Amino acid sequence: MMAPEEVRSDRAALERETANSDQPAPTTPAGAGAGRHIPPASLARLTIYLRALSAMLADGIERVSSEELAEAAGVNSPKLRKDLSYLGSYGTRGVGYDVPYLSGQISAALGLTLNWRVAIVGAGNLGRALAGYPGFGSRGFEVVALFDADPMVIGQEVGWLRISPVDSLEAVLAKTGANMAVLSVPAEVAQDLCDRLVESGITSILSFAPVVLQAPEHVQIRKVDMATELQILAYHAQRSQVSQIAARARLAR
Ligand SMILES: NC(=O)c1ccc[n+]([C@@H]2O[C@H](COP(=O)([O-])OP(=O)(O)OC[C@H]3O[C@@H](n4cnc5c(N)ncnc54)[C@H](O)[C@@H]3O)[C@@H](O)[C@H]2O)c1
Repeated sequence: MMAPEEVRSDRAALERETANSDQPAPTTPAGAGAGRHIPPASLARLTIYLRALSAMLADGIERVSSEELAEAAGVNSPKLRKDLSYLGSYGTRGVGYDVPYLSGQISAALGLTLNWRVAIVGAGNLGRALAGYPGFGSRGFEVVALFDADPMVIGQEVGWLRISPVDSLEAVLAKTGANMAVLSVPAEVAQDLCDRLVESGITSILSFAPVVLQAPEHVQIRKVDMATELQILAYHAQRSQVSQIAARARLAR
């Protein structure tokens, strides 16, 4: 059922906006929302909307109401409408969202229509698992290089990639055109490698190393820490147990 609301905003305005972007050349046209500041929580939800829209596209669904999309993404529709407003998507009553267009709009805002070429430094358990993961390609990330320092590991193949010696980091980054890096190395070598990546012109780094990395302001570093996530889960699980026990105690009184 189509809800009474929105459809995308002016396509021409969005294309004008893209024309001013100084990002790497897009691999598809459009660039809605590119360069706009989007709050982190909305940014995280946009990735969820994109996943839901991709599933709809795969099912041949062309139009969707905000209620339907909100339900598929597990949020309420006012929040979804607010999030999409950061892309300039306000909508027209009674028509719903154009699924391919909205999907392109979100992809453009997230920078996913750009050609991201990822280098992974550290070909241990994590680096190999990431390099072999088939889901990155379909989401706009191509793994183009994998490095390690261990002579026993260098030269081995992971999928179609051959592990390069980290001594050749700068040369291989330049040759492959890598513009994003993942650090999956021990903490004690992470800062040195981070510095080398930055000196090679990499400005987007995802780090798994359990250490705080220093980098110039123009460099974006995202740190993944599963232990922290588990601790947060444990905190919520504990709170929910405590409130269940309290509720049972109240009932027993
Ligand atoms: N954030 C998380 O949730 C999470 C989870 C698991 C592991 N980790 C961290 O991720 C990192 C990798 O974990 P792992 O299990 O893959 O470890 P691993 O020991 O299996 O792999 C590390 C690899 O880095 C290589 N290496 C060491 N020094 C190097 C250098 N100077 N240049 C290039 N490569 C070098 C090693 O030869 C090895 O192959 C560790 O720091 C670990 O603590 C984080």
